[in-house]
Amino acid sequence: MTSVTSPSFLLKNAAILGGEPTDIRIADGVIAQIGAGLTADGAEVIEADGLIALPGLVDLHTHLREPGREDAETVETGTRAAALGGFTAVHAMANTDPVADTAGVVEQVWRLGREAGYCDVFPIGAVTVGLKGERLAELGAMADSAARVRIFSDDGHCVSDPLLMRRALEYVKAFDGVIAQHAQDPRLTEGAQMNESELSGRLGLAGWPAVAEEAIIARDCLLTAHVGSRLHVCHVSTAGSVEIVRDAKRKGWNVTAEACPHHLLLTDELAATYNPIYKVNPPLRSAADVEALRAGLADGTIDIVATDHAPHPHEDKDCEWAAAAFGMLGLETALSIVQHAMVDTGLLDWEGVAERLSYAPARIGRVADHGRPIEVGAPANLALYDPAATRTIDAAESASLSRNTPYAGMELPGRIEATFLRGRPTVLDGKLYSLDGKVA
Ligand SMILES: NC(=O)N[C@@H](CC(=O)O)C(=O)O
Ligand SMILES: [Zn+2]
Ligand SMILES: [Zn+2]
Repeated sequence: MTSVTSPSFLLKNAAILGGEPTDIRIADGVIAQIGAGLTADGAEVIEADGLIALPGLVDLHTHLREPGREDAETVETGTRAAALGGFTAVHAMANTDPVADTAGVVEQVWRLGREAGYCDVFPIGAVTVGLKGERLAELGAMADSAARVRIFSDDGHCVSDPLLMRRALEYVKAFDGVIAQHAQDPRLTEGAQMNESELSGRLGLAGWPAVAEEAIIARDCLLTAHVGSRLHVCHVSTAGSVEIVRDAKRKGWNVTAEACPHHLLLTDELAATYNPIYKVNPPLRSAADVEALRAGLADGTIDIVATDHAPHPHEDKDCEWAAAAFGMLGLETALSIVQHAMVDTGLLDWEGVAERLSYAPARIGRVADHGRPIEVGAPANLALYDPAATRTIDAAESASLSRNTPYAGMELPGRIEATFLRGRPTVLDGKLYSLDGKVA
């Protein structure tokens, strides 16, 4: 029997970023050798014919729910889902209970990630105390903590006060931080349930206008340019938002943006089912918005894909639409959705996928040891992916504690065969392995 704790692996015939098949030797946590016909005594050989080697994926937007809602997800269960999705690092959002607005809480989350060992967890710090939007949290103390926080966000809430937003943008410059904004004007979205359209009128659900997102993004781009800071826009969902970000980049402003897998595939028509599995913040938009997001992701206006993995227990989802929580799972299906929406449509190649799901998110989060090209000497954080596989999504099979995937029953392309974190497999043959090298 082979042991997955063995220190070295030889991946035979892996196609790095979809290129010509080659061999990759992993030893001592790093990529030791790349080339055709490699041999290595004592290494565990992994046949990788037909598999694409990608740098370990990095998620900039994950909700792990711990501390506080361990019935929905824990750091351990969420990072299991991440590893199965090909991720080697996730950034954990601050909207926990207690909120991650102190050095103590972010260090706790960071440590829980280390102990679980499935992927690196980089906590995001709250911008304001308790996400209340009233006064700034201890951003400097979180940045200086063991968790080395660089991304700050009140996600779930918008930092809507322009003066607070300005101060936050100014403050994080001292440690090269970034403010990740959940762009939602609260007054324009009071009681909002779905995209504002002719359909929302017909369904009798309160509408969520595109301008509620776009007005905040435009304001924040202007603010970040004014103070010379760094802005990241969470879950861009409208064509107008893509246009605003495109314009800001043209002007040379330091603005980055993310799109979520669900906004690249699903549309607001699904609200007609009244099934809250499709209820998400920001809401699913029109087919024209989906098309604009895909085009923006393809041309680099949208820098990255982030999952916004948002687990909710069934009692918060299995209820009438208006009462249900916003959010859907994303970690285990993200790469498949990106393949389906972007690669199989010819909009992105695998190098483009690596940029948007690994290199760029690591750059934005200032994470040094992730998001690096697969080359000799780099930390062995990588994933092996079978793009020719197909699988029918079964919510019950998810490693997440929650079941709220909108893709249940759908046949999706692709499957993660293996994930390596610093040379140690967290996933092998599609199965999860824990720190002790045993099937988890
Ligand atoms: N995306 C969602 O619909 N929900 C997120 C919050 C958020 O990302 O704004 C959550 O925490 O559940
Ligand atoms: Zn959000
Ligand atoms: Zn979120």
